[in-house]
Amino acid sequence: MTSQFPQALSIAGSDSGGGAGMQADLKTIQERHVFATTVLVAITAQNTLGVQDFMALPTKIIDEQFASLDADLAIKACKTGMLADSIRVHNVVENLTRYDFGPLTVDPVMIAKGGAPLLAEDAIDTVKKELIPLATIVTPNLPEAEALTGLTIENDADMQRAGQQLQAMGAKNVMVKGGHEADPTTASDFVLLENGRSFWLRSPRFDTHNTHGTGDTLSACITAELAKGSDIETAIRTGKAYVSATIAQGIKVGHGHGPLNHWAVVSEE
Ligand SMILES: Nc1ncnc2c1ncn2[C@@H]1O[C@H](COP(=O)(O)OP(=O)(O)OP(=O)(O)O)[C@@H](O)[C@H]1O
Ligand SMILES: Cc1ncc(COP(=O)(O)O)c(N)n1
Repeated sequence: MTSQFPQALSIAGSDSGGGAGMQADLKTIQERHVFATTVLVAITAQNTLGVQDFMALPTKIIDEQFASLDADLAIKACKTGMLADSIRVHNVVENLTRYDFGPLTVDPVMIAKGGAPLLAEDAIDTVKKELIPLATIVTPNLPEAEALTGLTIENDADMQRAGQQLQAMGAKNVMVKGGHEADPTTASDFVLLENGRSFWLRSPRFDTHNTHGTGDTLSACITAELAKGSDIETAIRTGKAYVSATIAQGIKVGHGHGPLNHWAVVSEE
């Protein structure tokens, strides 16, 4: 039998504005030449100006989406994004335990760029206790890393400390993203690998408001590369190079925090 084309799964919320969430995941996975599949957990009414409303889906249809994929597809890597509340986090964990969809990237989405909550506060504990222990890699931004660890993150040493705590919670690999840092020239992310190695990934900080969906794009790229069989360090480095290119080669869409350019060409390829 011929081997199956690489397939990856996004378990996330829909952004009607097309810039973040499941839409960013689909565009990214497609651009990385991997077949994208989805389990939709919530729907947002959203644009580049903010989140106007959202609705979480019943767990029955979430279960059914997982079962449909398992019955037919050969998913080699998956990621989580917006999971809405504790009931859905627990439900997704149950499904991820039931089925083997390969390495798991956990993007612990909590608050949208405009400030709207995408995860109920009481779900943070469920993410810590149930989801993070399943993660091949967890990719929090600074506010998410603070919420998960209880630390106040003000400098590089704090980011490293947060990475170590997240690994102690059970995530094999950790990438603490510095997109929200105050540094005007550099966007620095701290990576801590399962084998104990750690390093910083740095890129120029681009002066733009069009950064809607950066975290989704990074984590979806890592997931796509893992689905192709890349090792974790290569997947992370490719993710950083891709998200940097999508910011640097920006496009103008909408009137607020605009989306990224998912067609961007990654120079080192
Ligand atoms: N202005 C920028 N210029 C260059 N890189 C950036 C910029 N903003 C964010 N990044 C990079 O984008 C990636 C995502 O980081 P960020 O901290 O923005 O994630 P996030 O807040 O989860 O994103 P989002 O919630 O918008 O999806 C990181 O690699 C970060 O360094
Ligand atoms: C459905 C969904 N998932 C994730 C995000 C995070 O992206 P951002 O922080 O850029 O708003 C979002 N806004 N909407």
